[in-house]
Amino acid sequence: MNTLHLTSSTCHASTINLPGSKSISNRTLLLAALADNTSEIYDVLDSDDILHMLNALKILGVKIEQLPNAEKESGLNLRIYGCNGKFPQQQAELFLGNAGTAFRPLTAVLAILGGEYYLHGVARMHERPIGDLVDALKTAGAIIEYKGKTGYPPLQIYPAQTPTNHLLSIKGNVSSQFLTALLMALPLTGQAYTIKVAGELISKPYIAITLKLLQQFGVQITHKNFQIFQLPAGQHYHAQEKLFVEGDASSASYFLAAGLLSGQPIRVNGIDANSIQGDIAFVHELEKIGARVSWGNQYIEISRSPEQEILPFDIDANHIPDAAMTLAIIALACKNTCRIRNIASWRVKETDRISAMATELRKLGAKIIETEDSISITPPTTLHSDVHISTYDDHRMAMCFSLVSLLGTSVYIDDPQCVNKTFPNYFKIFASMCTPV
Ligand SMILES: O=C(O)C1=C[C@@H](OP(=O)(O)O)[C@@H](O)[C@H](O)C1
Ligand SMILES: C=C(OP(=O)(O)O)C(=O)O
Repeated sequence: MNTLHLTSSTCHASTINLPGSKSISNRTLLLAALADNTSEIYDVLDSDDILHMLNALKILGVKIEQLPNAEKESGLNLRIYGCNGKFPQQQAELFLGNAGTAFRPLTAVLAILGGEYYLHGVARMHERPIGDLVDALKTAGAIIEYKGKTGYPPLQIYPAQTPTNHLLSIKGNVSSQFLTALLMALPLTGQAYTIKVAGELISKPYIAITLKLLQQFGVQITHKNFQIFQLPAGQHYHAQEKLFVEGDASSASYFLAAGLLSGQPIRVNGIDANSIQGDIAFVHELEKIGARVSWGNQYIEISRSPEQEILPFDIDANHIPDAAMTLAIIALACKNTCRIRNIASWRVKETDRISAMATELRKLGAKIIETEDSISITPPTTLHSDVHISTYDDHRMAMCFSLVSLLGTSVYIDDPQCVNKTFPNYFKIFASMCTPV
């Protein structure tokens, strides 16, 4: 296995150009593919999760052209010829890796549109639940068979029956991507729907992203307190002449954390206070625990004054499940126990992230208390050095633990290329802001 040695380092003042948002890229590509005309999308993230969506759309018969790109390091610029709500290819096998933002929305769209489709992914994708979404789609007339374990991919989709039920219920406590998938698929029927969320809805800011992008493509959906959603009849997706994808706020978290940990000003270009991504709230959490924040037009900069300690925290991170992993590493720089709560969804993502985080933090000497939906981290007086960190094929484990090298110790990151899921250039960019000490 490949291993990356990160020597003990500090940061110098740096400016980082963020890659495009994964959540916005995959939603936008699917909506543009379903729209009534041609759209041009700029600064699309160039990573595995997006390539899975792009390959799937191409297999489904959508014409996609790559436009020239002025800067070598930036994302993809694409022209997408919308298929006006009906994919040309009515039979296909789609491999979607471990991309939740491709698997869940494509399941709903294909089940609603009709055709025969086999959807599968990597082994871990076949352990990530999808039963709540399938159940909701079945009440809307979809015909879906589990080809492995009940409630999990792979899935075989058959042409749907004419829906009779226009009131759907979806559970919200496992993944918000199920509701996102319904919200993206149901407008394709042209009919009115009411969707009720059963129980708690987690990761709400991702639903806000979905609603904003639907609106941008011409579909209006109203909601009451993220519990009841109303889709009026007779809507369809309108192409967007030119749309720019924001920088990824979750990917920004590693650099912003580096600014807090090192004290040096680290600026991320590509997002600002107007971002539609919920992970922007991570910046507010950093501010509460000692970061100096400067918000600009298309950038955020974080530093810390030398006399300011990093303060221990106890936060409900349900609204920022991805960026919250970065907080688990920041906890190692605090003098007291820190707790991250209401994060049960960590257990069904790229790996069981609560368990993986606990195991790897313990290797560094931290005392950990793990519950079903929280993690408490008590840092050691001195971190163990030269520890080999396992990354569980989880891009965020690799990116998070790179920050340990800014805490006065060197660290080995196993299988660093797992960052390809969302950020293939991560380690190159991380190295560019570090100076060994
Ligand atoms: O809709 C999205 O773009 C996402 C929703 C979140 O998942 P959950 O809703 O499963 O928490 C998040 O963790 C994931 O990285 C992206
Ligand atoms: C949970 C994640 O991915 P996915 O979109 O596959 O759910 C993530 O990127 O942290």
